[in-house]
Amino acid sequence: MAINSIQFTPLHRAITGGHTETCELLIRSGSDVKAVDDEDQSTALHEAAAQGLTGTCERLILSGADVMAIDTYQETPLHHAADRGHAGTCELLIREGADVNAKDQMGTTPLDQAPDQETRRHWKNLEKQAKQERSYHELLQQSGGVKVNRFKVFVGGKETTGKSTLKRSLNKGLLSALIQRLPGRSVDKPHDPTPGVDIGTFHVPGVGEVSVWDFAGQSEYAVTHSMFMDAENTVFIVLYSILDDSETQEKQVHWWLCFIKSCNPNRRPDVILVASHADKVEPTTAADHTSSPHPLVSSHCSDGLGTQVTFNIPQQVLDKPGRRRAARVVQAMQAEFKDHLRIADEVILMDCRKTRTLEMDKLKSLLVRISEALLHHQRDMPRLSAKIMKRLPKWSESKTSPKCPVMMWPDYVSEVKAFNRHVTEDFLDKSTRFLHHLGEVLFITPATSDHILVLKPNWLGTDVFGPIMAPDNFPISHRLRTSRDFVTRAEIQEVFQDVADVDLLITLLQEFQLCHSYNGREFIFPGLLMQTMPPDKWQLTQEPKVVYFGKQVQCADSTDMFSSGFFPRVQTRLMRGLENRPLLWRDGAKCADRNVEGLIKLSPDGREVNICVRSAQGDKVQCGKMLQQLENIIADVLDECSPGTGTVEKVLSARALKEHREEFYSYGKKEISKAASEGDTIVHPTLGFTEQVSDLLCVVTPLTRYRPELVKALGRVEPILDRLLSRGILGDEDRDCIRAKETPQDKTRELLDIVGRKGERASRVFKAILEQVHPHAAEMIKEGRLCGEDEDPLIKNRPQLVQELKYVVEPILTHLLSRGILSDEECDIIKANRTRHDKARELLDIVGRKGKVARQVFKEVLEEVSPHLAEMVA
Ligand SMILES: Nc1nc2c(ncn2[C@@H]2O[C@H](COP(=O)(O)OP(=O)(O)OP(=O)(O)O)[C@@H](O)[C@H]2O)c(=O)[nH]1
Repeated sequence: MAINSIQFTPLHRAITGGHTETCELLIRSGSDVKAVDDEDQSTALHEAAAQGLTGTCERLILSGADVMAIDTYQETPLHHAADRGHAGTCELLIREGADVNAKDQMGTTPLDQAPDQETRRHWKNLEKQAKQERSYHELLQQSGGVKVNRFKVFVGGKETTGKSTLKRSLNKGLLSALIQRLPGRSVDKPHDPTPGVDIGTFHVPGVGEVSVWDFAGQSEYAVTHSMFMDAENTVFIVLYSILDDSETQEKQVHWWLCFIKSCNPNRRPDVILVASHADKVEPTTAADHTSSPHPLVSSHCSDGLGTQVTFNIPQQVLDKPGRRRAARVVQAMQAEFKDHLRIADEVILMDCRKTRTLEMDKLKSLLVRISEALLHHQRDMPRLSAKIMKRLPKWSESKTSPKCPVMMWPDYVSEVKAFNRHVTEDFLDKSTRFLHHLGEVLFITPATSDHILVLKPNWLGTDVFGPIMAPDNFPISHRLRTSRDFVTRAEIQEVFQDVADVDLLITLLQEFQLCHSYNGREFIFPGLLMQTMPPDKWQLTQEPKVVYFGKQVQCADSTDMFSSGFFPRVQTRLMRGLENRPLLWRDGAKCADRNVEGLIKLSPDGREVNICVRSAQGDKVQCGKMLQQLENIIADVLDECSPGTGTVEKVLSARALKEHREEFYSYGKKEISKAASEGDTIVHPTLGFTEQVSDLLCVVTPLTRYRPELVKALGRVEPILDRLLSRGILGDEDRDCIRAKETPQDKTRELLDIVGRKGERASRVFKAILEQVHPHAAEMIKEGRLCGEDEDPLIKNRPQLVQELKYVVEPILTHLLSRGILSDEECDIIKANRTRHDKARELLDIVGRKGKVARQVFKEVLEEVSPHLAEMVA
């Protein structure tokens, strides 16, 4: 491979020069696509990703380029594309297997470089999908696949709508139907609420073998539903009672449809709407009753075993009262969810207690039709997964304790090895994950202990989550259910006395993020909290320097919702992730860290989360960090339990926050960028007041941090303006706005504001231009040198120090931590910076502020780690 004088391969040069045709030629003529340049070991794919050449990246990958190649800084091609904001290239690389969590030398991941939370969520979703696909194909390739007909029916709907009754009736055959028809036979059953999710696989006459999942209607249990609701080869039946008024019916059905959508991001599930209690509708009062004479008509149906049964069905049944209302529900929901769910046209209105009715037949034939279509497209199951699935019932009977169908990884491995001696743990891991994906088992992989396999998801849903969430069962029911109400280990033991291993249960509850413990003895279950946040918990402050910032995450449209497990999980994450213990309420959380307070509040309709931070000392940098941390937690939890929920990010009005208004007021991103391009002010559409855009955005960049110094140093802005125009960063309007300002200082302020608002790329180009036209000012924002501080070696030598320190921040932190100069928290703050340079800068800032002793120890540490740097800080 020819390496030219400046150490790049011809392929690198063709890409850097944007010569895609030459590039194609080189690839075709056999250039080594994996060759690295001598300068920083980057591959051609790194270069193409950095330039955003998606087509070239694709070509290189097809020719064998490694998407996970790392350069000297351990950056992958995805780091390069993400850093420069090339969205299309990032998506391609992720689909091709790039790791969004790969850490470069300084711990920065591509995900850290995503421009906003929506992109972060999108990338994570893409990666998850791509991983599943790759793993599936790997399994098929290695062990082959088999056809396994697995068809599931999930039944959802509000409490007492008849879900369990329908499940029972589906299960019954001809004999039950005949018994039901005997005079004096009651079909009524007392209501026995389903705790959690009740799963059973049985033969449905007329349909075949079906696994039916009955989801409890009570809201307490819905907290855990999202864990089970993402499913392949599944049809969802949503029940509602025809006795309810239209508004209630539509509201309830709508809730369940949003829930189904939120859990199934990459498919358009089949849904059947069923109205129950048809027998209770009053014919005379129903507006839609058809009053024609009703001759008897014959109907035939099969009992699933081939027997034809004939029923005489009065015409009036076909024109049943309530049918028109039921039809309206179907139509309204079809119209609203047309892009997300396949809602069947059939209007089904039935008495769920009856086994053999025309409506039941209609439902069954619909199930058959949908199942045939699903099974037709069903993918083969990897052979090992199929073999394991076949053995699950036997194992849960003979290999686990009767009340706890759970296997630990080593036992599971040895059972599998008993029939497949050569299986590797990695292969078994993937095969098991596939079964987890199908909902056949629950595969839990705790960070600090063995993997756990729940052989019967039913058990977890009904026997564990049910009693935990049931208000009457659980011992804390007599308490106030505030965030101070915890449950002790002994109390959990009491509820689950039959289950031998309570520690295992607690591990499972923690793994599913249902609870958190600070001491291992007392457990807080956010899903059990009853009290809403009192207004006095977030009070006005009279501090003159106080600053407020906030974000809002809203459901994107009426088909979106945050699934019921979302907020309790956010709260569990807050308890786990924050340094100081947060205060929790059913609809809110409050936290504090250093000189910043944070608040997360769910709106009363549960469709938006507001996140705000404030600092009485005006510490914007810490506000920014806390805001980011809280936003990340929310985005991560959304990914886990509401991956199909579309969201919109908004910015909260800082002035409304400062005034402590009862409601939250926000601005859309578009409004903000429009206002920003037209000047720095924005008028709130409902409140009517004006505020500065720069007061709303908690973005701390060198341009804002060193604004006064830059305004002093820059002088004439014209040469910079020209270059920014020619690079497309500024438009004519921006230029006119800047020129319209009277003084050179105001012109500079305007310029800095406009560039700052235009995002990272604009700031980068601005810095590059500054290096050409005003090297002194460029140095200032690059390395943070401030006027009048030239005597301090940490400032005087800051540019070189940052350049060199950036490679050794980690070992220096370890030394400074062990010698008590830095705390864990300070190390985390330094590590939380996005780029290597920023980490080095933060380190210098913190050490610089700590005084003589800290500087002396810093110098000693440098002598060990990098002696020539030590001279620079002397
Ligand atoms: N008359 C009549 N009663 C019904 C019908 N469907 C259900 N029921 C009765 O309504 C009550 C509640 O039914 P369930 O099937 O337990 O309700 P569910 O939807 O499973 O309720 P949860 O488990 O609490 O979510 C029972 O007493 C049933 O016998 C129906 O279509 N007609």
